[in-house]
Amino acid sequence: MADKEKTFQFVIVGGGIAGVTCVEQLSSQLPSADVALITAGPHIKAVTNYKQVSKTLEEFDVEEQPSSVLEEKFPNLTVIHSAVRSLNTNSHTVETVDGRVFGYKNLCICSGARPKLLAQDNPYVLGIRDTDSAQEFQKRLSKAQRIVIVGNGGIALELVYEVEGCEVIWAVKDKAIGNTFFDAGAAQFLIPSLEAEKPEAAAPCKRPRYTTEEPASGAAQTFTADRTSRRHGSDPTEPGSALGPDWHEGIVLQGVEQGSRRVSVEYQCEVEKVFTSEELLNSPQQTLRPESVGSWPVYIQLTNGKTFGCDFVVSATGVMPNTEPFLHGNAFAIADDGGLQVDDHMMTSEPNVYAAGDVCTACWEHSPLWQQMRLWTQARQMGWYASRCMAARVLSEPIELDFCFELFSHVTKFFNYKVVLLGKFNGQGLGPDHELLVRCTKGHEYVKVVLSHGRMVGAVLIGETDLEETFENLILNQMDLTAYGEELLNPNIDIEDYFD
Ligand SMILES: Cc1cc2nc3c(=O)[nH]c(=O)nc-3n(C[C@H](O)[C@H](O)[C@H](O)COP(=O)(O)OP(=O)(O)OC[C@H]3O[C@@H](n4cnc5c(N)ncnc54)[C@H](O)[C@@H]3O)c2cc1C
Ligand SMILES: NC(=O)c1ccc[n+]([C@@H]2O[C@H](COP(=O)([O-])OP(=O)(O)OC[C@H]3O[C@@H](n4cnc5c(N)ncnc54)[C@H](O)[C@@H]3O)[C@@H](O)[C@H]2O)c1
Repeated sequence: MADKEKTFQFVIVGGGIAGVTCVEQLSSQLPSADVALITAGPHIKAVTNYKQVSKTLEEFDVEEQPSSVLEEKFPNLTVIHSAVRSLNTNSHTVETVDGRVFGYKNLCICSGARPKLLAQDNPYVLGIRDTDSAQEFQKRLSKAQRIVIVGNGGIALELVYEVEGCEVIWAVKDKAIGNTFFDAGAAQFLIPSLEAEKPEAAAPCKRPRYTTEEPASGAAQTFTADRTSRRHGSDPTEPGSALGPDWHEGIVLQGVEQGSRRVSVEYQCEVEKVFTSEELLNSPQQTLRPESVGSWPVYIQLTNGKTFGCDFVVSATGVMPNTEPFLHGNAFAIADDGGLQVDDHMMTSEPNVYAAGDVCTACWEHSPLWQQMRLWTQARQMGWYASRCMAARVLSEPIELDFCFELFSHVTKFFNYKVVLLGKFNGQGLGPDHELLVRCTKGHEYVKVVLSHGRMVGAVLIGETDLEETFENLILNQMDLTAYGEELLNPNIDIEDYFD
């Protein structure tokens, strides 16, 4: 191993949201500290237009910027563009893939996660994580007539709504769409808008005509719409633009056909196997007629017995924390989901080593209203809090778990609806001991409140409900709402005034 080039007081690994937020906060709090950011990516991801919407709700954009922007802002910062290949927690050193060795007094690992692919190294199975993979997807899609999307979470929800000009077969292992974020009621509210019109301003196009066949229970549902013009106002993205919460709005996700789009959902099924046409022909399980094999480059067999040929498969099946480079020779405690375990000071089990963002798993005793989800918002909050913890330790100051981990909150957009998720929005961990109140106006709003012992512990708000701050307060102050019963969601009562 080469000699140590330099020892920094703080080394942060990873130039994503968590790492950059950690660097910014640390360099602001300790401007004379010697800080290094080592990142594999050519750019860094910075939070811009940050807005604290309420006590816990925040909104911001994510911009991919050259690291020089950070170095100009923080003269104490050194950015090293390389990937960490190994970590030695005994000698407090990291080695990069180009053989350089750096020492650290305090290390924060913010190396993110990568797609958990259904089939590794299969050229026909794509994951989407960063700018390159999003552009690869866009390129492959532009020649595609049919794709299969596997998974029922954030990426799948975004893709089935955004992809046009290509038949989409959406395989989900659940009874309803969007299980990571929604229950069956919310899914039923969203399903008809699978062909919703794009906002006029962004996409002047004829109103979509769609037909839906009422499905027999468990049968595939098919939604067809004719679009007579392509979306305008969506300039092709600058190479390298970050995957922000609106990553797909920056690029045209258009298949080989013009204007038409067809999404069919295969419920309660998983992938049995992915075949090329040669493998399929020689497979004893193949159920397709021989003459129909060969017209597609890849075939996907589902556990419901159906086999579909397609141009490629998108594996939108979650992420795996990027821990590998740091494990060899060290004794990190790893959580069941593969993340580096961190305590309530974002410390891992290795001394002086912290972690934040998708790479870590929050193993402190969670507030009853919070759960970890690998999201920009939590990556930013963890990066910020980890830097505060590192500075507090250096300054020998006490520090408490930050308020942002008191209540889970997430603002996003699915199917062109604003979506706000609060607390135990799907009754996570509550078992049967909770009550649901729902208010739904088709095509307009879906409001679901989760009550436990008369107190609000979670909410799903779809549409412009303007209820998020009121519900956030009701959840945080744990007011007994038993007396209000279903009146709580009475649309004729202006609940904001009532509880203000
Ligand atoms: C398609 C897509 C859409 C998403 N949309 C949303 C959304 O709408 N809202 C939301 O809240 N969340 C969304 N997310 C989740 C969000 O992207 C992540 O939660 C967030 O980016 C995690 O930030 P991070 O800093 O932990 O990791 P990342 O942003 O992945 O950053 C990790 C950094 O570490 C670097 N790195 C990795 N390994 C090494 C190494 N060995 N050495 C040095 N550097 C290394 C990488 O180059 C990268 O710069 C989306 C994710 C995807 C994939
Ligand atoms: N708007 C948003 O908030 C948003 C949008 C996109 C992505 N994200 C985040 O980015 C990350 C990656 O998104 P994602 O959609 O890949 O993950 P996800 O965790 O949101 O969804 C993964 C989905 O795949 C399913 N799944 C897992 N293994 C499977 C298998 N073998 N077969 C079939 N289904 C399987 C899961 O049940 C889940 O429905 C997540 O942390 C997600 O929260 C957030």
